[in-house]
Amino acid sequence: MEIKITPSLLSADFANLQRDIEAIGSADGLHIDVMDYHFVPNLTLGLPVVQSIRKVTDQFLDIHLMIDDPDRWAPSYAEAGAQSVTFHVEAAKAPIRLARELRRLGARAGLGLNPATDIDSLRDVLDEVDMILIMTVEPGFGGQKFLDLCLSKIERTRTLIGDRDIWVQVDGGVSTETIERCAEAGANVFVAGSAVFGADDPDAMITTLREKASAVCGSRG
Ligand SMILES: O=C(CO)[C@@H](O)[C@H](O)COP(=O)(O)O
Repeated sequence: MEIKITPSLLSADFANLQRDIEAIGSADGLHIDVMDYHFVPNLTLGLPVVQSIRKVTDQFLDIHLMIDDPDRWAPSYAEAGAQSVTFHVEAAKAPIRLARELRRLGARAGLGLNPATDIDSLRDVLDEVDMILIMTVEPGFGGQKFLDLCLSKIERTRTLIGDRDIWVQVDGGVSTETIERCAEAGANVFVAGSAVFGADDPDAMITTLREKASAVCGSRG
């Protein structure tokens, strides 16, 4: 499965978003963390900023909603031109209906899971989504330490997916130190915030991360 590196703009300079987006031209998408200070203890940005980002880039927009009531808000992000919209299963009232609505609007539907949320009870939802996002830190902040305990969930998720065409995204603490273990476990989409924007050359770091993950996937066959 194709490897994708999607840097998290949470670690970009919010006063210079366009400049930082242009500095990561080799990214496979822009991961945009929407936080509402309810679902997570942090507040970031919302729909108006995503609409403005849409105007200045053709990049694949990968929206990660860490908000209460995604049933109400998620469709607007698809309407704003985001190619992928992920909502959390812990927050959604009707995940299947919401996933179908996102797909109807032309976006890929992603289902997010916090570290303590089990994947096994979600097997019946798999046919409704295009991506499973596995949080590998508690959601809310960049720069946290990768939680190794999430590796077995990545493996179980890949096993449950079987031959369906569903991406497995990992988010939190992904770096040159951890990306290979995530790829070995079965992830193919990698969110990296501080690793990319904290590097001297963010674009070169994307290439390094992609090479490391691809080497593992190549050997996995
Ligand atoms: O969703 C989140 C945090 O809740 C992530 O997208 C972080 O922004 C990743 O940052 P790093 O752990 O890579 O610094």
